[in-house]
Amino acid sequence: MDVRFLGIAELAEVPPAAVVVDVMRAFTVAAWAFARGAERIVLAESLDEALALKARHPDWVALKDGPPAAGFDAVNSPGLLRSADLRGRTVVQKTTAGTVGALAVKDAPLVLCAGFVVAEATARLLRARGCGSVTFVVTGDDGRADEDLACAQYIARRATGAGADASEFLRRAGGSRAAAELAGGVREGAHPDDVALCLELDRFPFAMVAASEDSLMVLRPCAVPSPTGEASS
Ligand SMILES: O=C(O)[C@H](CS(=O)(=O)O)OP(=O)(O)O
Ligand SMILES: [Mg+2]
Repeated sequence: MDVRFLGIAELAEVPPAAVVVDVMRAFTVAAWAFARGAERIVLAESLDEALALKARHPDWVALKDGPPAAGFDAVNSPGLLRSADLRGRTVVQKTTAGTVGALAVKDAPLVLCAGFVVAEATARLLRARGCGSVTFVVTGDDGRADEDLACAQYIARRATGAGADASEFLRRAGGSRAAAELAGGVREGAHPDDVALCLELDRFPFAMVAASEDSLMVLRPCAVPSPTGEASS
């Protein structure tokens, strides 16, 4: 498997397969939304688009990063979302890095969104699909965010069958600037447990696949065959 790690601005061509990584916090939040029953997540291009979708579909749950804002129902925090009842709901998510990264590769034939909470399922899906070439989109800090790069490198190691001790990758993510900002209260719309929740390795058994549906980029959970051939969720 040929792997590359690129920031959003470095994406010059449509990759055959992309894994968009945002550990803190967009795709940890997305995974929690599915765990709490959300049916799908629409990745919005802008705050205005998120609000327009919400206006058109009042039953949808509009979620953004940063502080709570008028018109939005939730913020980009796993700690705050983990007690929400989202059964059957459509979530509309707009964040600074994660959703932007996913939309930047929307024309790719396969787009997975990932963080540590779905790392193994993501690696297994890449293996199951026989992906020969995978671009990891490191969404934070122009491709330099260490929590995202560490997670991307870990998934790549798992996907290629290389042995990987997760502890060093998790240690790097825990020492990242994003983790310090979240722990220090610099990032708004946060819960004290957010960093710990973002570092829960393989908390969920599903991968997350984004694809175009009716001109929207829609993220859905995807059960992944286990090594014995059984679906894991
Ligand atoms: O919510 C987050 O942690 C960030 C926003 S910021 O870096 O705090 O402004 O968004 P994400 O897209 O999840 O990295
Ligand atoms: Mg991030």
